[in-house]
Amino acid sequence: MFFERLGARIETADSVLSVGLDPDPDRLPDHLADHDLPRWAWARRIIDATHEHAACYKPNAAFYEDPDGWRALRELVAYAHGKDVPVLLDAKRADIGNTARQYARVLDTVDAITVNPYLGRDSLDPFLSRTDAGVFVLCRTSNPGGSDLQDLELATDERLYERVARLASGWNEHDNVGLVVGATTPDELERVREVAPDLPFLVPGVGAQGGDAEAAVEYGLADGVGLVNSSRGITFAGEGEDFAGAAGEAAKRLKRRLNEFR
Ligand SMILES: O=c1ccn([C@@H]2O[C@H](COP(=O)(O)O)[C@@H](O)[C@H]2O)c(=O)[nH]1
Repeated sequence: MFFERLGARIETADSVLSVGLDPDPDRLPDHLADHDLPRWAWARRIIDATHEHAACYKPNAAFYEDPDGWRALRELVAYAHGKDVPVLLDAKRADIGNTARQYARVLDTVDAITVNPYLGRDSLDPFLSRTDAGVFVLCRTSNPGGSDLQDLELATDERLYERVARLASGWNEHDNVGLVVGATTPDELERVREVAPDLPFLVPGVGAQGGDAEAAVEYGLADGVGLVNSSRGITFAGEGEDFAGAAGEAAKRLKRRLNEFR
């Protein structure tokens, strides 16, 4: 069960920090350019520097969807697993049956995934039926336009994101469902916790997006289990040769800050 393994990792690392591994090509240190797989060289050094503070690593699929990228992803997953840290692929997937089944095969490689509820329950079945994997359903996202659709009021007097939280709670037959709720809108974060008291959240938006770290911890955890993510704020905390050292320090700082609220 993913959430049992995550709970054990949170205890071992004394951390709810998810370290986002988003190797933006415009920001990778120049000296890695000669490497056969620069993204893997980068991720390996970031993992070396941050693993003792990480409850989880969260690569975003956007940065790996090309042949070298998938090679880099496989390497980094194996390396993270070697350090006993699970990997959550932020892929925001979902589709009609046969396509969703194919997408879900990535769960043979990673431990958990983010999915998009917009196509409805059947589009998520191939993910939800993976009892060993974590499935984080987008609920109230951290971006400025998150309100455009997700805050719409339904005829039932609830917001769309509240309906998603309610539905996702009903999809949790295998105790493998979580919700993605941004730290940039603490009121909505609190509201989602009221609607879905038992689901662990992945809370992105702390760090570069300026989200609320205290609210992320207060509302993000269910029975102590949940993840607060920072990507650029950790991995690009420094530049040049010592980028990894700076990332390690940033991860340690954020872990300690989050622990003040646990
Ligand atoms: O609502 C959401 C859902 C996903 N994300 C992802 O998290 C990281 C955030 O990166 P930062 O550098 O810490 O801002 C990134 O991969 C997003 O795609 C999110 O930000 N908000």
